[in-house]
Amino acid sequence: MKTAENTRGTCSDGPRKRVLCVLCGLPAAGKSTFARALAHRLRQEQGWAVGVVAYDDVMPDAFLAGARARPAPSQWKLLRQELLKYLEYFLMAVINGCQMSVPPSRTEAMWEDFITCLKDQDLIFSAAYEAQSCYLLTKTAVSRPLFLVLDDNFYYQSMRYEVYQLARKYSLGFCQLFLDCPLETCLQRNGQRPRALPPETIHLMGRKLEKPNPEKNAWEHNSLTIPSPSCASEASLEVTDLLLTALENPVKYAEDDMEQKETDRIICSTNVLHKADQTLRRIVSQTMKGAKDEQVLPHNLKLLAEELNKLKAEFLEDLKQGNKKYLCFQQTIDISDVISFFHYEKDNIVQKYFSKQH
Ligand SMILES: Nc1ncnc2c1ncn2[C@@H]1O[C@H](COP(=O)(O)OP(=O)(O)OP(=O)(O)O)[C@@H](O)[C@H]1O
Repeated sequence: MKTAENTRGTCSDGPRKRVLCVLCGLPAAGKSTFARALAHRLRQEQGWAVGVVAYDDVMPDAFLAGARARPAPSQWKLLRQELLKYLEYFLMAVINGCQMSVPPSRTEAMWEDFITCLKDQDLIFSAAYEAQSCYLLTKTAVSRPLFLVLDDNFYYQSMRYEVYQLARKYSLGFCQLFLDCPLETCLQRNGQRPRALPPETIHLMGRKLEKPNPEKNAWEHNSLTIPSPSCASEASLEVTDLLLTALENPVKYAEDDMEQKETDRIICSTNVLHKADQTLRRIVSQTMKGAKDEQVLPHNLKLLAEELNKLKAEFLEDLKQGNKKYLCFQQTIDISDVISFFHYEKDNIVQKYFSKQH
């Protein structure tokens, strides 16, 4: 039988318990507000070490200066993967019980923000060692169950899958909390924020959002939908249950061997470039057909076709060059990601021509 001490996870023997938790939902759904309240509650009630990594806080400020300054989705993907790498450095330090090393290649501003984020939550501190500064883990980080919350929109399943892969690589617990907030409420809350996003961004994300689907994806089985704007505390028992389940059931690599082998097989047997070429070609022709149906003016149709073909050529060239932005942790190309990015950028172009029309 578990003792209270064990349940709280503060025992000194036995494997350390660590969980990666993905928070997803539309902009202004209340994720950051929820994450702060959850972290406070878990520290107080469970005595866990909690680190909330809010992507908006950690991504370089320059990118957040305004919607126009935001990088393209493909750049976001690179930055998100870089941030996961930082997280991996932290996790390796926790797992090996050593100091946290500094990634040799990094985006300095993002790394600094990441370090500040961990320091502010009492997970690491700076120390001088042989005249060199280094980052050491705090007692809290090494002696308690560690619960890391990743706070971003995570609107594509593939974005969340990268976090799952990290959990699997280090046999960590994994769970997802989806803040299900009506679009209208998000738009309203967003409008009241000092740095409001353009409403179209929220509309677009609302259309793109791939909710966690545990029935379809076995790896998403540890997910909970929290209807918002209901008060976070209403869901607190269910949330704690989910987290405890994740804590007690780390993702096992062996369990997923079949899935992994199948994924590897598909990747090996598919000529990625050929497949991408066919798929992007189809998307462009469907988009052009849609534009004709919408009676976009012939001159604009021509420009739209040019832009879409240029975009397609750029994507294919990137793939041909083996551009690292399409490589996930296991250094494989995720074709569905390529297509998702293409859709995203294509939609931005299409919107421009459709709005010219009206
Ligand atoms: N349950 C709630 N009821 C009413 N207002 C809320 C609630 N939760 C958050 N808000 C308000 O909504 C706004 C957005 O909240 P928050 O920053 O937590 O959203 P978010 O999902 O993290 O947004 P983003 O993804 O853009 O960072 C804030 O002004 C916040 O005060």
